[in-house]
Amino acid sequence: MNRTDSHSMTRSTIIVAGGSGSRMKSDRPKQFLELLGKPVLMYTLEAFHRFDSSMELIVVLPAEQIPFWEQLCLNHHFVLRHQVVSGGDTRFQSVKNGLSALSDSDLVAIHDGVRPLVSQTTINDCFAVAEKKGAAIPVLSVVESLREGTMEKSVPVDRSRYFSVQTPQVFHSSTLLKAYEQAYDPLFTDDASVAESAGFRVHLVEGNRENIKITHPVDLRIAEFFLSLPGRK
Ligand SMILES: Nc1ccn([C@@H]2O[C@H](COP(=O)(O)OP(=O)(O)OP(=O)(O)O)[C@@H](O)[C@H]2O)c(=O)n1
Ligand SMILES: C[C@](O)(CO)[C@H](O)COP(=O)(O)O
Repeated sequence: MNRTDSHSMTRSTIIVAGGSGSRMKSDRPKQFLELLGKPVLMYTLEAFHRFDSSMELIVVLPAEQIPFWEQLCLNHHFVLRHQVVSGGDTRFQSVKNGLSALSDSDLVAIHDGVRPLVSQTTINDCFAVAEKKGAAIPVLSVVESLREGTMEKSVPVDRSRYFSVQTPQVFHSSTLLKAYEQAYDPLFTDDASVAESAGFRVHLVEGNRENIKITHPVDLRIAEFFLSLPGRK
């Protein structure tokens, strides 16, 4: 599906894959692990290329892993055009490094390299709402009961007041560039929190449930299940 028809603004996507994947406990960072024989990060790049084949793609990687990624691309005959940038010690710094390579496009999406199952609808909706309103992020309602506190002492909370947050998070580029001029704060867990701290409003759109962030070993099996469904790979 190529959804390039109804937009007027130019678009870029920064895929952050500069993390070490400590919770996965694998030999290589999780973005390079294979799902049905192909590295996670390649699925993620393909999802954005499928959405808009003319869009600029910037991939942020741990500096020491860049030669490994280049070799993976050769081994897998992966020729999809993208620019590679070195990451930083935090996701915040990796996004900042990605933004420094941005061309003068109007809209920029930031997406986790370890969310290969993002749907075309989610990408489209985030770009469309950001184009109209300035910033958009995908969220889901919480399906489990929630408690607040510690293992020793906790209280139930009203889950209808909460959303879980996904990527891509899409912004007018000028907004996000301005927001990322701020000093790092450990409370910045995503790009929306950075933008809001700089005074910008962020709009919510419905995400897709399969758009999991591959974090623990079981997530690889879940992702392979979805990728093995007819029409997915
Ligand atoms: N310094 C960092 C840290 C994270 N990320 C990226 O941000 C996304 C979400 O982060 P997370 O899932 O926490 O990845 P890791 O930091 O690699 O994992 P962990 O927290 O288990 O170490 C991932 O695509 C990850 O590669 C990044 O680009 N640069
Ligand atoms: C950006 C993110 O994926 C939105 O849910 C999330 O905040 C990343 O968190 P992490 O601390 O890097 O796991």
